[in-house]
Amino acid sequence: MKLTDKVAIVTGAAQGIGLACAERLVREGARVMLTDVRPDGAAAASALGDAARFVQADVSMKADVDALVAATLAAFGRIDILVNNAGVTHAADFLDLDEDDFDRVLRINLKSMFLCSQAVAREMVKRQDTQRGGCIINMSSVNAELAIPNQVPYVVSKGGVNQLTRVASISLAQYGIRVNAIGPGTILTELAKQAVLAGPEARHKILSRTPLGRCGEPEEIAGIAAFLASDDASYITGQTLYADGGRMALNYTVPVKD
Ligand SMILES: NC(=O)C1=CN([C@@H]2O[C@H](COP(=O)(O)OP(=O)(O)OC[C@H]3O[C@@H](n4cnc5c(N)ncnc54)[C@H](OP(=O)(O)O)[C@@H]3O)[C@@H](O)[C@H]2O)C=CC1
Ligand SMILES: C[C@H](O)[C@@H]1OC(=O)[C@H](O)[C@@H]1O
Repeated sequence: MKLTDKVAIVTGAAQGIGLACAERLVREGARVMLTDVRPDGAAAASALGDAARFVQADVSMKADVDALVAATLAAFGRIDILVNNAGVTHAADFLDLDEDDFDRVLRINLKSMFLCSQAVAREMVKRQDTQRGGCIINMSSVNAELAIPNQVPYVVSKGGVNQLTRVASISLAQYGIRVNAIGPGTILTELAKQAVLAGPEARHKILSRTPLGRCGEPEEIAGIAAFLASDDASYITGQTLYADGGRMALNYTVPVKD
């Protein structure tokens, strides 16, 4: 129970990695505000009991972010942890990609993390008690460094997430706010199933570049978020921690056990 008395916001928490993060933070003793553009996050929050609440929000819109922060302070009185997890992808060839689709993915995957980080950090800085400070965790990806031809805005957004993590960590260190990112490989969620696990060939292609020979589970990413949010990570800031089955360390293919 390393997060007793802490309060967290987790975005994109109705399913997938975000829901796993919310569940794990509650298990570690935190109270958690789950938020998602989908209303069905409310059921996820009620399943977690009194330690969890839900607010529907589009975190790419400042007004929604301001309302989310206000609702969290009203419900729990403080914010110690922010997990910027909400994200989408859009598949299109470079020459066919529509400007609006490019803008939408960047708005959701990158601008939302700036908006949420700024709004939450402002509240963290206001607190003058000994508990001052906090922790921001951004959900990046191996695709911050590994480009996929038909995932242009997704890849660009994740490269930006790594730099946002670095610049925010430098800007906020003086207030005791740590900012880190997690870079998952392919994790078994709806987003990955739609984007890269659509068929046996796609799965084979991913696994041929994954030394551990399997995709990851949302709970494996949630464990890293719980670590980065805890005092066990008190001297870590500005880092992107890849959890990818060895993919970023690999520069050749590996035999796939079918
Ligand atoms: N799964 C994977 O293999 C990997 C995922 N990641 C990253 O992890 C994060 C979570 O991914 P994953 O759990 O797989 O995705 P999911 O699609 O399973 O969950 C993401 C959630 O965020 C919601 N969401 C989308 N846009 C917004 C918004 N504007 N405001 C609030 N919520 C929103 C989604 O709603 P809706 O479904 O309606 O869009 C969805 O409920 C993303 O940032 C992704 O880029 C990184 C590496 C690998
Ligand atoms: C959309 C991607 O392909 C998906 O999300 C990631 O970041 C991983 O690379 C998954 O494969």
